[in-house]
Amino acid sequence: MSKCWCRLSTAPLPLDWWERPTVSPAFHRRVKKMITDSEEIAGIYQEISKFPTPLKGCIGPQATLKHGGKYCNIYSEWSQRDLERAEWMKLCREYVVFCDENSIAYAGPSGRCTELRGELMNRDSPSGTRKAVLRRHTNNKGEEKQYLEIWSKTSKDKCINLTVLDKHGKVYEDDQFGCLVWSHSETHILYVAEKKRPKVQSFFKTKPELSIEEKDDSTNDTENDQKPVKQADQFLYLEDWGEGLVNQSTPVLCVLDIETGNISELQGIPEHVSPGQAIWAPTDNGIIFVGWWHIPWRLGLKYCTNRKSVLYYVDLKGNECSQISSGVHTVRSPRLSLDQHYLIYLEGSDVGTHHQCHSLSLYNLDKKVTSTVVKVVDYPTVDGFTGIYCSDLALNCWARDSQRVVIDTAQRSRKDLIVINIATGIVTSLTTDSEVGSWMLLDIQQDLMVVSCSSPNCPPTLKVGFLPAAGQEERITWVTLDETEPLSRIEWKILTFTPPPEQTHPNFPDLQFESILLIPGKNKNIKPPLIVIPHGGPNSIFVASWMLLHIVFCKLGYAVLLVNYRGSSGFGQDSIRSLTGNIGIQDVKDVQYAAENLLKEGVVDSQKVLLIGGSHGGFIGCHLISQYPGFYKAFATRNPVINLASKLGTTDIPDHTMVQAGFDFVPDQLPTPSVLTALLSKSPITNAARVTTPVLILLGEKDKRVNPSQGLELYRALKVRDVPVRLLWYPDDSHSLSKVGTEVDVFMNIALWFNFALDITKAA
Ligand SMILES: CSCC[C@H](NC(C)=O)C(=O)N[C@@H](C)C(=O)N[C@@H](CO)C(=O)O
Repeated sequence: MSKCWCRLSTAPLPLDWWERPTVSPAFHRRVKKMITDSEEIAGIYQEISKFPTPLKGCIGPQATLKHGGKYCNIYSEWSQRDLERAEWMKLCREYVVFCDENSIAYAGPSGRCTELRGELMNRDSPSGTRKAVLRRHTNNKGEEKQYLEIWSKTSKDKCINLTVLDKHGKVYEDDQFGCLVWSHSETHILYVAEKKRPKVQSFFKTKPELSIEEKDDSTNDTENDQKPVKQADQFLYLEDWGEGLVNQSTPVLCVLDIETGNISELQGIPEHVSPGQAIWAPTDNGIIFVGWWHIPWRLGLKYCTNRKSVLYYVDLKGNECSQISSGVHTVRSPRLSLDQHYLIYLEGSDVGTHHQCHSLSLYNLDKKVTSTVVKVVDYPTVDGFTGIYCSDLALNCWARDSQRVVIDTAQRSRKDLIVINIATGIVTSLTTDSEVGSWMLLDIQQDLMVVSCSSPNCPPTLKVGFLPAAGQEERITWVTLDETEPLSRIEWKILTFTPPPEQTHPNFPDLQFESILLIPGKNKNIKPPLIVIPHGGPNSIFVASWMLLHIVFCKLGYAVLLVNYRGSSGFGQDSIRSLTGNIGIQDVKDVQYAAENLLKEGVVDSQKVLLIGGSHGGFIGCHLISQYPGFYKAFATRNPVINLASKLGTTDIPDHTMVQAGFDFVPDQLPTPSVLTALLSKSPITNAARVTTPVLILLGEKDKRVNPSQGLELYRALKVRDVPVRLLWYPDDSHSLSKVGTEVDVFMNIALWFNFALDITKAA
């Protein structure tokens, strides 16, 4: 273990708890022991955090060898935590695949992995001969600039300084709006950027006197620099897209002509929408894009696949803009078939809950007709297809026959790969019988797929395989690109629960739910302590994949129970519907039922049950510790929802509060005493006086989703009642608390908090 790491890991101890006069000298001795333990804990964290996560995989063009065999290269990008620098880094790895038309002779790594610096986005041209790169570079004056580069196989052919050109603001690189797309002809590049804003300054700014040389220089300024500055607008409020998208307000579609270097902003886009996720229409005659409604104001977009949005076509001159999708729903991920006759996209018909079961829609570009290929699944048959729950389709997802698409989607507590035939609507799984928990499509080219897969005890790895002919999909064989071993002495399984009769939903009585259990290797004499974790969401899901926090806790000797309570996505739309109006009751009871049932099996220590929950998982956790006093020995919560009434006016998604609490969201409706009373009555804060469990609260100051004042309300309620409580405040982090430095501090503090709690339990 490196010395530097120890500095990072020696998290401050909970002073206000263990300094209390009731704490014995024996306890202080144990605290000393815990400091040593903290180094061991940090070492395990450091070890496990070395496994990177795949971000993208791209299959290069096929080349033919002398004897007729073929090969292609695969380029992949991964993200990894750099604990020394306390930042995320990106690395790339390459592989080579030798194959014939539809089988793989050999596949494996080629060369070493290297760190990628400054690349915000990159995209190969359709022929694979050139690459576009969006780069961030900070010059020696500390000024950050964005460049768009065009690379050939051997050199950088063009570099355009977008910041100096000043045609628009920053280029968007997020998953919501962002794109970097080559035209089919490979002559133009399409991307999304923030609209250029007029310069603003104070009413009383004195202009500097220019020297003769400076005056001469200023004649070279661009036309834009000489535009009048706006004074009254210096402090004008600019709406943004909320949590995780705070610098994004008014996206525009931009087209670069590679030859001339000219950049133009696409005109003709309806005023009431913000464009993104754009692609080139067939023959480059226009652009197809998603437009998100921003009236009457912008509602937060991150973690919200339900926002009202429309698919449009606009011609390049901006003379014609037509609507492709119905316009009453939510749409995402338009993808053009290889023969350019069809467009598929995800469509959600319910704009209430934040995630939902999507349908797959098909637009026939020749006939200009839309149809539904896969419908929303309300209630899946046992072991049957549960519906489509992905937030985005892979950029390339079409088979070469232009009749089938490959999608990765949650299916109960796993993530599977499915193939959909657009003519028949038949859905076939490519992974149902696999032992792997989670699969993700990264790319498909000429039916060769590159996918990433992982399990709760097995770090991510890439595999390649040819999509078999239609109707024979179950014959697929996968070849692994990097060998990865599951971690020793960690087992996992999925547990299915049927709620007891008194807890079934009157309208949806047959719903089940699941949990993923991670359990440290078998030592029959020792029952591990248990950490129960309900997810945030509440309409998201834990899939059986590699998750750092959970695996490290398991390595430390804890069993971990990840609960997909009713209302999680992946189980049919009825499950999602069943939770609206029922939060704080159904979700809370499901989590408790899962925990108690596991205790009955006798595999974990029933006296050492702990609880973690963030966001809505914090809401559930806080209800649990007040409703089941003594059951949980300690609770750790990230940005918890504590008071729905006060949250309504402080979140970027007030609609979420209303809908989950069982009300309609009407933007112009002002809060009424009856609504606020109902919201308060469903909130954990009302039962805070019953809490005795020690609580660790972790808050991100920049959280736009759940304002940190929520966690503060809980802190104050517990502190005044002398309940052990400790609050950590992360000034530079937001809702997900996912900065590398934050994440490690959060983990270490939770681990120490649980150690203290269990030691105290032993002493009592
Ligand atoms: C009142 S916010 C509810 C949680 C939030 N959902 C929305 C619609 O904003 C959300 O998804 N937050 C994530 C950080 C989250 O909760 N992630 C889960 C993992 O899926 C978690 O347990 O952290």
